[in-house]
Amino acid sequence: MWWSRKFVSRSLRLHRLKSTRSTAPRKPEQSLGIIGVPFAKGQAKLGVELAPDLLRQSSLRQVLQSSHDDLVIRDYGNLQYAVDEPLLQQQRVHYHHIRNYADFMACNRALIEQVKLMLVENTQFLAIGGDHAIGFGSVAGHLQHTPNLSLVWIDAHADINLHSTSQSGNIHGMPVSFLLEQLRNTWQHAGLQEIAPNCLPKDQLVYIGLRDIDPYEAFILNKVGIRYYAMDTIDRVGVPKIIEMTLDALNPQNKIHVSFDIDALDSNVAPSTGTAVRGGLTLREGISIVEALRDTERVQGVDLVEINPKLGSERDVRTTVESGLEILKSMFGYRRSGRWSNIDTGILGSD
Ligand SMILES: NC(=[NH2+])NCCC[C@H](N)C(=O)O
Ligand SMILES: [Mn+2]
Ligand SMILES: [Mn+2]
Repeated sequence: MWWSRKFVSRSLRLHRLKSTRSTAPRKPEQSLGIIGVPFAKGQAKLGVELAPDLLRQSSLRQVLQSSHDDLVIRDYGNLQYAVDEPLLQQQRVHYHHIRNYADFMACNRALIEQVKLMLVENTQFLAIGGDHAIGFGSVAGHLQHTPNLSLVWIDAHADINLHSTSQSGNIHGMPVSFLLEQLRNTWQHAGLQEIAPNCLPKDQLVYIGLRDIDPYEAFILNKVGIRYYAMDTIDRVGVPKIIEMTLDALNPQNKIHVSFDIDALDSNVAPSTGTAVRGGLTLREGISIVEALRDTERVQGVDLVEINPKLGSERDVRTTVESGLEILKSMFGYRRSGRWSNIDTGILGSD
């Protein structure tokens, strides 16, 4: 049908003409910096270090790009760090019962600098772990760039142990305690004032999805007065209400950091992770939550951590990676209700 084709191309041309003449201000470039952080020393199971490259091989870039075609994506590769600093060895003495303290600090120091750089060059960043120990550097770097920050920590665990309360010695169970004003003094030998002077105020932290809280962590959460929505609350009031309460709690002027531990999702959709806990969020609930956060247009930093491709069957790994990609896709633009396009190419005929 020669005429309809002609019609389509004519209206396309018309559309272009109109849009060049338009006086509407051009949208500033939206860009996303991605850093892989193959850090596995925050816990004892090898394999989490493989997640950044596995996600890339599983079409991470294409998935993000197809859900948001104006997004400029810059992949900064995987973070490198060196540990042989005498200072760290010195600090280590105070934290000897924590596994790999020096590695933790060295990696997170490098990550803080990397996050600052990515936020100078991009409007948003994504850090792919690795285990959740990288949550410290990722949020701390974000706080150095943007002091007025809110943090949503989506996880089965509170990750707020102190070196004196941790039962496991695994530092992936402690990153939040490095970030809060009220808990920093428990890390007095860590030199936090130099590497991460800005703290997160406790009223700008919200946890979602908790269901495996250590006794001392429960004490800390309640004593400090931190807002947390554990799975029992989620079951009682439902995800829409949780979203509403979360958004109400966060300062509307602040940018948001979302730290997503894949184990927040139920182990049937995220089996390949080191500390899986049953009875978690469904994939739909996870998607709903990140969509709502995204729709604030304030999300500036995101972590996706704890995917461990060495755990479970091949199918488990695929399921876990796919769930992670779904979460990221919605986080960065995908709309389940479809995208409304402005371009009327006349495909339905003229009216
Ligand atoms: N990021 C995680 N998956 N953390 C699990 C922490 C488990 C436990 N609370 C611990 O401190 O060892
Ligand atoms: Mn975690
Ligand atoms: Mn967890």
